[in-house]
Amino acid sequence: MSSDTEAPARAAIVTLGRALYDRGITHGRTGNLSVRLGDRLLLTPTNACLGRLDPDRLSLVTLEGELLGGDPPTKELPLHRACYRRHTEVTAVAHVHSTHAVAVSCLSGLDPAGPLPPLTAYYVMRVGRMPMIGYFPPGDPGLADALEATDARCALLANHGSIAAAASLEAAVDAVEEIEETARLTLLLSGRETSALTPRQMDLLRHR
Ligand SMILES: O=C(CO)COP(=O)(O)O
Ligand SMILES: [Zn+2]
Repeated sequence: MSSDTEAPARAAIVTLGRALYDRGITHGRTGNLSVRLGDRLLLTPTNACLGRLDPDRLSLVTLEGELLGGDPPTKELPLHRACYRRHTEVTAVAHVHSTHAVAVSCLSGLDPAGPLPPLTAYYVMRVGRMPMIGYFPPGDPGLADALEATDARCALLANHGSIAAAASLEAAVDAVEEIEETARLTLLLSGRETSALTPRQMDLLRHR
């Protein structure tokens, strides 16, 4: 893949990583981003702070995960690779530890098929269906296997965070932000009578 697409992808990872970090969507040295460039993946390095990424030190790997350049990749490389294997149309993946999404992911008794209610149109439009994946330690290959077994592009990871795969890095970042906002609304509304969108209202949003 030519540097025509690689340089903008490096810049987008740095800019969106900083935006996520500055707004508290992921903290410390948590979360990771990736972009697929043809037959290679560009990822954030392991133990990197998303707020302070160096474009020249991002990890470039083959689709099989072999390091071609930059620092060693995120330990969630298997999770990112699972997204690209499962969804061939996907070109970017965002994973974050946003506070309210993590809080919801720690609740017991959640519906594994849909741990968050479809409260708003933007949740339905940007996230759509989002199952819950059981707990695995960060970087555990079992997490990637469990994700690959679902056909959803987004997932809530128990006691951990969220992940979204999309057709662009902007869309993947939009999705993890919507997951965070809907988790926040869900917690704000807990204990109150709430109306989520109906199946018919959700159907009407399908092509927006
Ligand atoms: O979010 C993380 C693990 O789940 C952060 O790990 P990395 O620093 O290896 O990307
Ligand atoms: Zn994580």
